[in-house]
Amino acid sequence: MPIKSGKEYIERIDKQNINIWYKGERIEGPLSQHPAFQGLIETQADLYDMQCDACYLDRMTYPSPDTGELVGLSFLPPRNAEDLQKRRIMMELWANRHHGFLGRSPDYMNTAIMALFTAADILEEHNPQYADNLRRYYAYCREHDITLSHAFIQPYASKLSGQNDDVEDSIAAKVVEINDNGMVISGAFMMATQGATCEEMLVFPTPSPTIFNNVNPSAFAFAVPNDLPGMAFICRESYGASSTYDHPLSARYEEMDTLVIFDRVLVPHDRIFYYGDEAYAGRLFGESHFHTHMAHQITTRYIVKTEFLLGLLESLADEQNVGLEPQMVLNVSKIITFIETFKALRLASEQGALHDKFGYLVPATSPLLASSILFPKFYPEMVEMIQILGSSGLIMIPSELDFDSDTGHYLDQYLKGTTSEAYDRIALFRLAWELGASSFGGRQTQFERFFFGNAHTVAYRMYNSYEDHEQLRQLINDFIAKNNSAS
Ligand SMILES: Cc1cc2nc3c(=O)[nH]c(=O)nc-3n(C[C@H](O)[C@H](O)[C@H](O)COP(=O)(O)OP(=O)(O)OC[C@H]3O[C@@H](n4cnc5c(N)ncnc54)[C@H](O)[C@@H]3O)c2cc1C
Repeated sequence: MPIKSGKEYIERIDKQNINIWYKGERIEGPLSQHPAFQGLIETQADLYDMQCDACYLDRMTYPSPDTGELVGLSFLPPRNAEDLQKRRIMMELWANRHHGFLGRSPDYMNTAIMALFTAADILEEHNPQYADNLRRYYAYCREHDITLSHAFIQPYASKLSGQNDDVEDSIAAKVVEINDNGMVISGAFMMATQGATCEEMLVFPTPSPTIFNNVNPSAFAFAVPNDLPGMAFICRESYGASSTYDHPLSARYEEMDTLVIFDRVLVPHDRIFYYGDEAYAGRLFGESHFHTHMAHQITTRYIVKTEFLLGLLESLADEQNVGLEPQMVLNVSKIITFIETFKALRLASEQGALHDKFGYLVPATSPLLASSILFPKFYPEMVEMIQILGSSGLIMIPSELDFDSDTGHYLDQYLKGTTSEAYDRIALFRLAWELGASSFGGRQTQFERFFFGNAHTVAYRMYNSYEDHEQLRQLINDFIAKNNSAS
């Protein structure tokens, strides 16, 4: 079966000969056994197992158009309203399983490659081989259930150099050589979330405006396996942990972020999606409605995560015995309003869906971009509600080992709640701490703020895609003209 099981996922990750560095040392041995990755890999494996589970198959898979075998529904390019609805149900299943904490559950990148595939035709005029490469690569990912990450953003020094230095001196990611076997890439990418726990990486940087002649060497997109010679992954410090009592979130959802180095990496010709003409960077994103398809998945995750936060806030309020205090009712109502807003935006996007020029059904863009503007503002607000309600309880949270120790009876006695046992109460507060006051929680907040671009980029995306600017200006002109003619 082309969909893969959790076991197959782990086997493939462990088999990679990945050049990955953690705290100054190269990681040797299976990644699934390493404490920084173990919890996440088990969580991802569980997601793949869910996709294979007989009771989910009809909602998470569809027959491959090539072989008739079952492939992941997240690869399905929507042609009609039914497809769009199926996609939403599938995305809800994934998100409910991880409660919205995984930015890179498999449906995220599967949606990304699906979206790009829908616009492969535009590459025909650039180079028919590239169009073919993109179509084949999409089919390859679908038929093998490939786990993908992506690297789009470059470090500050690379961006600066791309703007200021000439081609030869620039350290921005660029093609340094083209030969019979492919193109040779050098450069760095600031962030590939789950870079190491995926099989392949989609690389699609914003081309730098370096001075160039006919061919811009910084304009390219490609996908490669993670273990090509010349690739290196440098990890940040891990927030991972093994005890799900002590670290209920990071023991499961710690998605390692990696700095990815390409040091003269040979990208085979059949993995190049475009090269040289920076116009295709914008066109591929724009004409594939990349951000819209992605935001359909993201908004679904937002809803699920916001529901989790609401449940947590209300459980904390019960523990603090303040559930019906006016401030709590205000906060809870506000989060309900967030949930209803995201649901309404998603519904509006589905009901306003239109066919693109290639015949695919694309959700309406503005409601989904609105959600991607709102959530980065709402999320820290919700986290702050949890921090304030949790107060000192977010800090004094003994560990599982403390409960097992000779001092455990003190904890049982003094840390109990009105009706709850201390062990259960602390479990709840540990969850609130992970979200509100831990390194893991801080990273989650930063992720929600930035992963879809900085606030300015996201605002321009909305501004540029909105179609009624002129019409509304005209409305004002007409209104004023009417006033003037009346006076
Ligand atoms: C946890 C996490 C995971 C991520 N995972 C991935 C990943 O897997 N793959 C990937 O490709 N990327 C990933 N990213 C990168 C993410 O896409 C970028 O952080 C985002 O696009 C912003 O880019 P930047 O970090 O370079 O910041 P910049 O764009 O350089 O912005 C820095 C600051 O300057 C401000 N700023 C920028 N322009 C202006 C302006 N014109 N006027 C005023 N202020 C401005 C921004 O708002 C921001 O506050 C991740 C980021 C985070 C935080």
